[in-house]
Amino acid sequence: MQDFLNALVAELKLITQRGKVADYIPQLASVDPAQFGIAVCTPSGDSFTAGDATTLFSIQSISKVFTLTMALGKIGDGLWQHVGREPSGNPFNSIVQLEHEMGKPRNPFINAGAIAVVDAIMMGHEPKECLGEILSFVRYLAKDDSICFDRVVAASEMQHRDRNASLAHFMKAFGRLRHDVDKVLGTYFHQCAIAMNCLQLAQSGLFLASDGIDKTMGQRIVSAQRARRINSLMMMCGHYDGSGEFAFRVGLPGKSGVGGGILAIAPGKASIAVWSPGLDQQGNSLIGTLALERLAQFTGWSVFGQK
Ligand SMILES: NC(=O)CC[C@H](N)C(=O)O
Repeated sequence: MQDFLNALVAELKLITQRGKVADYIPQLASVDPAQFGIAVCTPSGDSFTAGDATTLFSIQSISKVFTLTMALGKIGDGLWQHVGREPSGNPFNSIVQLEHEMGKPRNPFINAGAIAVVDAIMMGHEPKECLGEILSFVRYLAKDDSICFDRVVAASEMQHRDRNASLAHFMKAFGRLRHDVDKVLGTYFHQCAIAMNCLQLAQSGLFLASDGIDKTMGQRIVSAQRARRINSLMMMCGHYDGSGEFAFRVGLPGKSGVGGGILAIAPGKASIAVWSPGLDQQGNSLIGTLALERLAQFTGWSVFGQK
């Protein structure tokens, strides 16, 4: 595995078409697109890294996997009254379906859905308390207390919040949000602004790779059924309107973020994180997807069949 990852990093370095770095806030626009990192962690405790695997980046929408897990823990299947579980086939920040579907977001991974999930886990608490809980959960999963929010990224998202604010107000108009819109958005932007590296991220996904148990900690995080369901949502919805393409090419549950990271789960085999900041047209990491495609070919880990 280590030899494969080293060769992969060398190969990917040569590619000049690296996609377009997210530019809706200056903090993301200034990240160097030449970077690439990968970490592969196995349930038995092995971890392999290559490239810029210990460089911090903004996990953005990958955080939606962690808040979904928390929300299911808090309110169980009641969550599905607030958010659906169908792929949207639309961009991550699209508003169109909300009007026809009574303000109920298609799934927890598009922006509207993640905003509804945050509203569901706030349960009357202030953003600060809710954010403390989110950060503790991520630190626990990653086994790393150094993980923090990038406050500059969060503040900048708040400043440029028009699009997400539209989604939130629209849902509120349908009676879908219980809390103050700016408080929900402030919480959502901070969760997206968690800074992590590939190794920390791959560690955090281990429970999804072994039926809800993080074997390296000897802890059950969620039931086997819940882990399976979270993986299915990642497969169907984790890459927005690029989810079909990701399933076709990689064949693993995955969740992307506009910071260029992707968390992918090979059930029973490994939790994998890749990061390269250049994005494709759907806002998913271009080189990161290619790396996962190569890894899936090399290992035969696609859930749809080997080799
Ligand atoms: N796709 C993403 O990573 C989007 C997250 C970003 N914070 C937003 O709300 O627009």
